[in-house]
Amino acid sequence: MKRKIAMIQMDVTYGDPKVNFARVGKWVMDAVQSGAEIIVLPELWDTGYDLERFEMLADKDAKATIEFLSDLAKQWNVAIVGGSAAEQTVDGMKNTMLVVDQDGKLVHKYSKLHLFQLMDEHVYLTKGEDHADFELAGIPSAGFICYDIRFPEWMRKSAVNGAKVMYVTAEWPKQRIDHWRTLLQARAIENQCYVVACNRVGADPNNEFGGMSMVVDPWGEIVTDGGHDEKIVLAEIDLDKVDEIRREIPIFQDRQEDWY
Ligand SMILES: NC(=O)CCC(=O)C(=O)O
Repeated sequence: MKRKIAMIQMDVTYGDPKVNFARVGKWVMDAVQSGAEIIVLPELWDTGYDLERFEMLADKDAKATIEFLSDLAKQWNVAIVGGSAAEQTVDGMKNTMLVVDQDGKLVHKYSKLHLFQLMDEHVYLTKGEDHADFELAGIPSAGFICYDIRFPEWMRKSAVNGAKVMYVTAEWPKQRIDHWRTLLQARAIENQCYVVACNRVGADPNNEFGGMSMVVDPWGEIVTDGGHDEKIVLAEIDLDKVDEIRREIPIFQDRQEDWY
């Protein structure tokens, strides 16, 4: 089974959801016209890291954002891993991934579990309490948000649950882009799955972001990378490759669960 994926490696206008919604609408149309069946957006594509103004900017229960993504998915008959958006909940502000299928149905909602202190998330945000797993376009999948990739035990859990594709959405700064590449390759190799990772470009008042959105195959090879410019990054994934590699080196059979 093969699928064509587009990662929208976009710049995000700081603290201006209206502008960002309009731009995402246009990017999705362009990605569909390039043949994409699944589209992936970056982290906090609606507001950026404007955390001080989150209470004013964040969407209540992500309702308007879900409706927007769902309408786009239906209009273009495309599945969307909607990066993450600023969500206002009864428990506080959250950084929330939203996934809709090609019929516009919300199939997954996941609020970031590991809050990144270096960018003050622990001051302004509440961590999520969701699992990471879902099925999209017929593929067992899982979704993670940026700093999550530094927690191999969290991603391993999804691999053990059967995920064959791991989506990562990010606002990862340029200064640590080597960590980004290495961690993504490691997560793909150790879990023998595709890693589809979308990072933003551009800058906000505190950081410059590094792009390098990429698809890594289950052997750890980078299938495509987006460099540092704003663009749609296209790739094809082949799920048979996951099964082949899991047969060749059967790590999921060889795990010694009694020991860890
Ligand atoms: N937005 C994030 O979670 C950034 C994570 C990051 O930069 C890191 O080094 O980890």
